[in-house]
Amino acid sequence: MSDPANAPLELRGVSHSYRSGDETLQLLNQADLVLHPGEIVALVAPSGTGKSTLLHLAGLLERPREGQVLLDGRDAGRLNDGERTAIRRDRIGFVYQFHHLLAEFTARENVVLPQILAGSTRPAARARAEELLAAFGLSHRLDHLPGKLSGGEKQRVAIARALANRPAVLLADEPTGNLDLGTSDRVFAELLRVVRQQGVAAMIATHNVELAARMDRILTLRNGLVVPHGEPEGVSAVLRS
Ligand SMILES: Nc1ncnc2c1ncn2[C@@H]1O[C@H](COP(=O)(O)OP(=O)(O)OP(=O)(O)O)[C@@H](O)[C@H]1O
Repeated sequence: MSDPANAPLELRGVSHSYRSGDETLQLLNQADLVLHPGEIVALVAPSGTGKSTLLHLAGLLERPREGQVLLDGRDAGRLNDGERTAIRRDRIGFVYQFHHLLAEFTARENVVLPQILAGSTRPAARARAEELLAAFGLSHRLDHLPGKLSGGEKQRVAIARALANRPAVLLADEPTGNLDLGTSDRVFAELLRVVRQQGVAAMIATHNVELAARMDRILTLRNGLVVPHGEPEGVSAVLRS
């Protein structure tokens, strides 16, 4: 598992901080991370420690102050804004706590649109959308507008949309955090099943330790580093020396 050569996502020595009044909030400090093909990793850490920030850096929504973010082995820091946008569109799928579906488009059209933007033909995009929505048990909801869907259904469509362009990496930030416990549990189980079926590598931030335990690995943030959850304090520093 240590060969990063074919990693869909890798962070090397990434540091990132924010200014907060007179203070500097150092969220990441020389952090490393390798996401292997097809693996699903949970990111579990206390509120405010930088999970969303890490996902934003991995998803090329922000540039790190220091270090490298590699997608499919390509150093994103060397890419111009147009190339970064293309990678975000074609190689990265995002799921947020809120679904962010386009209200005036049907479930199917919401999954078709990103594919058209990435250069797919309409028939191919429709077929892919229908396949993904079927995987989430939504074949009977294809022509529904988001306003006519339940919360769990909307979030399933959002996950299908994130997978539409066959991304190298799925990044999800509390993807079921807005749902009641039972719905969250079911949507999460479906997310894991479809992501595994599609062979997509995923990093999923969650506060829910039970959900995290269903993933391949659990990572946390400690002292600015990304470390295995449960690793004793200090071991990460030893490993790095
Ligand atoms: N653009 C920004 N400018 C300044 N501070 C920021 C910015 N983005 C995030 N922060 C701060 O960085 C810290 C980490 O934020 P982040 O959202 O990454 O944490 P998190 O672990 O995802 O938290 P939560 O679990 O509550 O979502 C917070 O204190 C936040 O206020």
